[in-house]
Amino acid sequence: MNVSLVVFQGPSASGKTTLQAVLGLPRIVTWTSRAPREGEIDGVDYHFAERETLERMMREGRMLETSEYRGHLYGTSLASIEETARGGGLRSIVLDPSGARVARELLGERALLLGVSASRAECEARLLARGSDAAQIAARLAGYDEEIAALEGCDLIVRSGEGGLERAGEIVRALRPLLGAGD
Ligand SMILES: Nc1nc2c(ncn2[C@@H]2O[C@H](COP(=O)(O)OP(=O)(O)O)[C@@H](O)[C@H]2O)c(=O)[nH]1
Ligand SMILES: Nc1ncnc2c1ncn2[C@@H]1O[C@H](COP(=O)(O)OP(=O)(O)O)[C@@H](O)[C@H]1O
Repeated sequence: MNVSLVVFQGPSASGKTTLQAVLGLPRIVTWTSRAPREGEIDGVDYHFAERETLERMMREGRMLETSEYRGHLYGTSLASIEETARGGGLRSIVLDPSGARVARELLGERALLLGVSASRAECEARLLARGSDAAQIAARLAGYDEEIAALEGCDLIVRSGEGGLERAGEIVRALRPLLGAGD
């Protein structure tokens, strides 16, 4: 397989970010207009910015793609992609289904679309543990069915169910030698 980008996709709190860390590739840091959660670091988890900043970047042609998700703007900048170019080419990113489609269009089979799935109840419990309030949980889970249906477009779906994090991690780690050098 000659893969240059692994795209993690799945419902909120399914475990995308956790499994991305397990895979351990250089991560493309994307932009968001949402506020940082406790423990999230600007420039590491996301580039956090005002919506106006992101809209200006779009107008100036500095965004590869953008997406509206639950009232906030998210996007991948051309600079974010260049930042990780030093990593030998092979890298990973977390995107919603629309972003994943762009990756597929641009890279074809060099994008490996990796879906992460968990039950609604599991996602809900994790959102609760993450400190989300009832309104935030409802907003995040409103798209659950659609996000599960969108996993259909992935190359591979890994289930990250309760107590199954180690197993899901093993499966993701096992992919590493199959990915090729990328370019
Ligand atoms: N299209 C696109 N989606 C993104 C980007 N960055 C993050 N996302 C997606 O935005 C959604 C919301 O992310 P986030 O606020 O971190 O919430 P979480 O999924 O609940 O952890 C997720 O589906 C991410 O995959 C981006 O640059 N482009
Ligand atoms: N299989 C799992 N079992 C239990 N907890 C998990 C599992 N996968 C992820 N988590 C926890 O759930 C929360 C959400 O995971 P995260 O990777 O941030 O999800 P996402 O990036 O999809 O929103 C985190 O606190 C993480 O530690």
